Amino acid sequence: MTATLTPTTPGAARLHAAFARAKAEGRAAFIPFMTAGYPTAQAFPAVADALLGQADILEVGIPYSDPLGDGPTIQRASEQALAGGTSTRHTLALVRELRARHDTPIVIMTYVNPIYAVGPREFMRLAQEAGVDGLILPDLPPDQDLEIADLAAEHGMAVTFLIAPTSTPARVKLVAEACTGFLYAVSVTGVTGTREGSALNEVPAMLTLARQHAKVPVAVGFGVKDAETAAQVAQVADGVVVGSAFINAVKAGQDVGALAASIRAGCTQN
Ligand SMILES: O=P(O)(O)OC[C@@H](O)[C@@H](O)c1c[nH]c2ccccc12
Repeated sequence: MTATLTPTTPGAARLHAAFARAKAEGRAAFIPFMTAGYPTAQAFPAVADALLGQADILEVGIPYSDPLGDGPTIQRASEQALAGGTSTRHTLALVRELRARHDTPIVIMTYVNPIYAVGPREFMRLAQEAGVDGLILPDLPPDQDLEIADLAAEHGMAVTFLIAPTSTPARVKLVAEACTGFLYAVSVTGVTGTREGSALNEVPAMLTLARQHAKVPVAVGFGVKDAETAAQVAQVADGVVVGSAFINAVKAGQDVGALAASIRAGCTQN
């Protein structure tokens, strides 16, 4: 993350400011994820409020029926949210409600299909109206569909693409240069979800490469589940993303706010 970074959109500026605030407090930014409409459309706002109470940035996932990058935990959350009627439009309406109560930046994680189902221009208009600051686009290769990224920028939003430990240096360069919000580095090759043991040993080398090209902050996700794993990632990353652990906590009826507070504390940089 460089000091001379010039944000390209209002959303990018708000995201960069959130990373800078966390950094000034000696932390990596804490970025919890929750599937929109989980566990139900009615109960989702209270879960999101609990996360927003601790988050530097909230990532909201649009439930989708064919989520290639998702492990079983998030797949089931998506299915449950879809069965409860949470559509793409409904997700954006839920975010709009959250933004009326919170100033914390919110990014939307979505596969491209739901964007095309609504229509890219209409999707962007609704997202901007809802106060969405950025889009995380896991299945959109930044060199193949410039329309989506251009439309997001036109509507004031930042875009984030993903790299993985298997990404070639040329790929890392391409993706890093295309990201305007932050770069999302996937800690492992595989799907989302908590894992046994530490699968985070490939992260430092990937981040060294990413930082050679990224002008934006670099967040790491996949497999972070508690304060301890967050602490490991926070030593090398600008932001820590945690998803499945919160879905599991909701499912188990645990205190999501307390788990979020403990993981946020784990994001302290030594
Ligand atoms: O669940 P995990 O392992 O904590 O990983 C975060 C992740 O869930 C969230 O960022 C996410 C949910 N669905 C995705 C699809 C692709 C990339 C990222 C995501």
